[in-house]
Amino acid sequence: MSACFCCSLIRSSPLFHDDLISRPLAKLSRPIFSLALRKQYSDAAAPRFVVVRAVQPGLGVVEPGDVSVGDPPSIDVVEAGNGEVLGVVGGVVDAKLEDDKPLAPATRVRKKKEDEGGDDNRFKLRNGREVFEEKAYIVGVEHKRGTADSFGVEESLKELTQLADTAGLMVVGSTYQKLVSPNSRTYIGSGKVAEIKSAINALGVETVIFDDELSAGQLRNLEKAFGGEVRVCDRTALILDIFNQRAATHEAALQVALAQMEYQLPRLTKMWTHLERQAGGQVKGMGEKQIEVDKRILRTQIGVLKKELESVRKHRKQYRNQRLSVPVPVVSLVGYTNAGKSTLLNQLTGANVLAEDRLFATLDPTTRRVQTKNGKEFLLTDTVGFIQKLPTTVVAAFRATLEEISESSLLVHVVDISHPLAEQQIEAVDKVLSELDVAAIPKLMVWNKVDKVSNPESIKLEAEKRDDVICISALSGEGINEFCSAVQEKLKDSMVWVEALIPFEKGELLSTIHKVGMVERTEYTDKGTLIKAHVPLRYARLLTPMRQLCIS
Ligand SMILES: Nc1nc2c(ncn2[C@@H]2O[C@H](COP(=O)(O)OP(=O)(O)OP(=O)(O)O)[C@@H](O)[C@H]2O)c(=O)[nH]1
Ligand SMILES: [Mg+2]
Repeated sequence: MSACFCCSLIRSSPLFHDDLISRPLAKLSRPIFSLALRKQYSDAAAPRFVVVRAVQPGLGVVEPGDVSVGDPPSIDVVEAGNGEVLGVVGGVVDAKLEDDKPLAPATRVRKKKEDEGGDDNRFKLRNGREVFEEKAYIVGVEHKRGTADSFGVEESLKELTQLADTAGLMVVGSTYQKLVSPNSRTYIGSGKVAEIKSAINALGVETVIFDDELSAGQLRNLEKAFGGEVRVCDRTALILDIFNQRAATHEAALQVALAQMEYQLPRLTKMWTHLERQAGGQVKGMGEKQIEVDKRILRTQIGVLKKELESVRKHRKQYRNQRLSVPVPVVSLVGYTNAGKSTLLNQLTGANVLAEDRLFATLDPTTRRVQTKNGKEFLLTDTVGFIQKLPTTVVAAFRATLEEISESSLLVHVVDISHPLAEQQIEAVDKVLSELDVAAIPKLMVWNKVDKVSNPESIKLEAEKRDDVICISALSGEGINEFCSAVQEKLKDSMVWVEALIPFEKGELLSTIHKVGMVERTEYTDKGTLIKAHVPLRYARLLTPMRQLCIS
């Protein structure tokens, strides 16, 4: 029997506890993520047994010495139903492989609920999977001082509700508090903690979600203050969980795993103090040592993930270079999540990219060729949407994907103009763009969903007054031709004016220039074809010797 290591991402709670085995298994199949090392003992012919070592708050690696740093674990993402986690024993999570055919956790939970006389019908179909809709309560803080958040606390909580809904949670209540500065122990004040505790009991809340990032200590203290029965998580964990649920490709899964691990690293503190308690305080410092071991393991995993991402990135670069050798300009769609980027790509290219009224429908970039009515072509790339308070770990993890943007000839900023917070969303997008190296790339703004606004005429008038704004409805196709012309005009701005004499034997170059550039004039002479055109910089360089020829 051989043993192989792979570290895996198991979808479950970030707040696993040693007593998890006594808690509903729904926690294991439910959204909020956890990280785990998976050790697989396998026979070449028939893999038999998987041991999952979770690395997360409240649960640690029992035999960290098992992890060989010299022989790094391979990265694998475990989908629900495949090697599903079944329980936790002394910090080790056991999972069985298919030959044992365990019940899927959701089914088990349902059975358990039915056995208990199941109180309500909270199983919902999400992304093709049946999930148990947990009851969530959301909490925000309005900062009295400091940087004025362009999103008010109520709007931000509305968005958090949408995020929770996307993650498969049912929001049953919310509250917020005005604070000069957050409480270092519990983020909110003790009165508010007591108020939320009563709401938890009254509404049967299972998860409390905070709208701002919480420290490990705050998460732990709040959980304790709420009676130890509810999970507490923050906006970042929720966003990462949505990404985890939606990651469809290997690269997206790697990026999400990396972001999750980087989120976990500073939150590992004191997760081992239960060992000291179990040992009656005789083995002082035991927890501290384990934290160090866990941190080392997590750092090793982060290193492995980064390497793997690097190689995926190289692949992508090669592919991009191939694409660049096809002389068509690249236009990238950027914008707030749910603005209509994928709908626009679908409208222009007939692509069948998932577009839906949920946050973060798109995680992976998709590129398609657009053919305009005047015979011109450009490539259109759909990208992951942005959101306010986007954690830097997420931006960093998605940098590779977003780099695609920095190599485009034009950025199209898609705005949902029917959204009451359109202006704030524009600001949030500009903020993320400023973190990416794209200042030099020309931009075009698109006000989408004009079919949805109550005052379309005044919106269109306003757009006309502004430079670089086009009104469209990606859904109905209104304004699409104007959009294509505006893209052409903008692409022209990013090109270089040349006058060159192209010899007859370079006929191929001439036809390429007709395709990628904007030719204003052609004249046939006995030495070749004289062209006056806007061409991409790359072609301007290629044409340099011929330009000299023309001048002479
Ligand atoms: N009424 C109307 N709805 C639109 C329009 N464009 C998009 N939508 C709807 O808005 C929702 C979000 O559209 P998507 O295309 O998925 O948005 P996205 O920007 O790709 O979102 P993410 O991938 O989450 O970043 C969908 O329900 C679309 O049908 C439009 O012009 N008019
Ligand atoms: Mg999309």
